[in-house]
Amino acid sequence: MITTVTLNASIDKAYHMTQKIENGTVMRVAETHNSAGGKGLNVARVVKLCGSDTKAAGFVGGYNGQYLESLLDADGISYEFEHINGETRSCINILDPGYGSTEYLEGGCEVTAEEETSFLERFPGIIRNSDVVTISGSAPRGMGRDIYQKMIRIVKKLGRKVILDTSGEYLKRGLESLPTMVKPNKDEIEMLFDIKVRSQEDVIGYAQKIYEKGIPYVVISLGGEGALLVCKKGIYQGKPPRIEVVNTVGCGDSMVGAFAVALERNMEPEDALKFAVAVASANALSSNTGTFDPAKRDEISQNVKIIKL
Ligand SMILES: Nc1ncnc2c1ncn2[C@@H]1O[C@H](COP(=O)(O)OP(=O)(O)OP(=O)(O)O)[C@@H](O)[C@H]1O
Ligand SMILES: O=P(O)(O)OC[C@@]1(O)O[C@H](CO)[C@@H](O)[C@@H]1O
Repeated sequence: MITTVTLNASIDKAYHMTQKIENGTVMRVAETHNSAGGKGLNVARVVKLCGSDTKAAGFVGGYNGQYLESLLDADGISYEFEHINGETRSCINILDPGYGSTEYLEGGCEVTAEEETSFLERFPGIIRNSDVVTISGSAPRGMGRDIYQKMIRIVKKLGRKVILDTSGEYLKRGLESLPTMVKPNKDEIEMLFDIKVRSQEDVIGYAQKIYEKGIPYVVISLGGEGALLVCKKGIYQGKPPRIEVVNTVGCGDSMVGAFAVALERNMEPEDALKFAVAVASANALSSNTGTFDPAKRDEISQNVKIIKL
């Protein structure tokens, strides 16, 4: 069982446009797709599609919160949310033939200290039957910067594996609790170390720095270039084949979902990397976020190159 945590859940609205966006004009949307979003909920859908049991946790509130639960019911994903007074946010992804994808992300509502405490008290019970816990995305307003640090400590105390996928101060503080795996992208590495990454050697160097803190699996996702994995067995690069990208939103979440499944199944690191790159790249072929066609994943998987560096 894999529990995916999304503190800043969202109703994700994908607007499919047939014409290029022209700023300052009226644009009509050709098709809208609403999904239960916020990174961890994309992770949950991917875990389910990979054939593992999953449960979603985090905060939801208001009418959007009720709608989000109904979307998860339709997806067949179970959940155990903390219900809060604030209204769950919406995030918009505009897909047009000119710019590709443009995202508008709301900050999220306020979570009170009482709501945060209540969630933390319930958290050990929520994850008690989980082998792996994923913690993804931003946190809503009002939450302590050390929230992920506290949650990782709880997961590790129970002897479970935990993947952290976040950015900024939440990533910095979260790393101090030594999660089993982290998956920053290039931007997140630059923010974390306050540097500019200029080459693959730079990326490997910073990934090693994180590994040396005591984090067993460090994955750096590199978009169309695939991903790097630093672990006890060595350093690996996973390269996807060139594909006709449709929508890359949720690719990072798909990678986290696939790695959670790989950790649950105790896969060898190089097999895990191949699996995760194939799942994430297959997500880029789907117009909807956090989903993929298993046949396309299998096709891509045959052409993913795993290189030991
Ligand atoms: N253009 C692409 N072509 C092929 N595969 C891609 C492409 N973009 C992303 N992917 C796949 O998705 C994985 C994760 O992508 P990326 O590095 O963009 O994650 P991310 O920045 O965390 O994404 P997000 O935050 O939007 O979810 C890559 O390692 C790769 O396997
Ligand atoms: O504000 P966060 O939590 O960092 O990111 C939110 C978000 O952009 O991430 C997902 C794509 O990765 C979308 O489902 C969602 O809208």
